[in-house]
Amino acid sequence: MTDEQVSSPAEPLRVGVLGARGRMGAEVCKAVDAASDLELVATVDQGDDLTAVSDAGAQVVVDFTTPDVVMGNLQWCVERGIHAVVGTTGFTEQRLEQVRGWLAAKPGVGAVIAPNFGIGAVLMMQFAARAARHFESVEIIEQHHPRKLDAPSGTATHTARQIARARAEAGLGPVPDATKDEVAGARGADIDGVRVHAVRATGLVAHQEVLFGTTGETLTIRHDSYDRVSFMPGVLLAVRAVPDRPGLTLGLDPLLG
Ligand SMILES: NC(=O)C1=CN([C@@H]2O[C@H](COP(=O)(O)OP(=O)(O)OC[C@H]3O[C@@H](n4cnc5c(N)ncnc54)[C@H](OP(=O)(O)O)[C@@H]3O)[C@@H](O)[C@H]2O)C=CC1
Ligand SMILES: O=C(O)C1=N[C@H](C(=O)O)C[C@H](O)C1
Repeated sequence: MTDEQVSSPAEPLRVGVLGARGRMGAEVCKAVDAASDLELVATVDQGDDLTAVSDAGAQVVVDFTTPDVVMGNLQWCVERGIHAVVGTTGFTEQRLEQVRGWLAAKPGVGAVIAPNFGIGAVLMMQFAARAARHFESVEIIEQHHPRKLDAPSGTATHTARQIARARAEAGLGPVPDATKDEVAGARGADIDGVRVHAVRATGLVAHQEVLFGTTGETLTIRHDSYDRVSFMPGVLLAVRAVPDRPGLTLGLDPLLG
């Protein structure tokens, strides 16, 4: 075998992390550092300059910041041709349309935006969407640590929308409910006709139950993240995939096969 025939290992993919000192960002930094095919080249948090990312030649950025700043970060990355993997919550349909616009102006650039990178959580959402057509009643109970800034969670909002879509496709009417709210909020938030209840308690990380009911039976689909390490396989999957996925990928489902 000549020297030319000896295949050299591919260069590691250069990754920058935004929100690097946060709960998720710090875990992502550890996971990227530990992966031999990835190189952590930039870590940016509140008060740091984003140009650290471009100066370091990052090819992919992972964003776990806050709903207030994520849109600015994402636009900055896309305009510079840097692929993005985004776990930060707060993506309304209007925001997603804006992102699609930025990506359309930069063909070849990809963004994966996922409300939940936990493989079990993705399956929980898929199972819930599948069950939805068979049950007249449904409610979502999400439970998180008390330092979470938003409610309901991005996962719960996404699950509710998927369930509402499945119900509409199946021709189901509104969820039956004769209750009068004696105290505002007692019946939770209404997302596309699905009630969502948000619980916050010390000791929790990220948990969700979807409770379905029909005559004589209920079905509960539950997922628990006990540790933020649970999100890392999904994050790394998206980091590796995004350079080959121009445009917007919503959720982890298309990457799981
Ligand atoms: N998709 C998924 O699988 C998951 C999504 N999430 C979501 O990820 C987001 C982050 O969660 P979590 O890590 O718990 O939150 P944290 O508050 O622990 O982390 C957010 C970090 O972003 C920093 N930050 C704020 N502004 C900027 C900025 N302009 N540039 C760079 N960094 C900035 C914060 O700094 P400072 O504290 O100084 O403000 C903080 O260090 C939330 O929206 C959460 O819902 C969480 C878990 C899983
Ligand atoms: O803030 C969190 O912790 C989480 N946020 C995401 C959400 O809002 O759905 C994902 C997971 O639930 C953890």
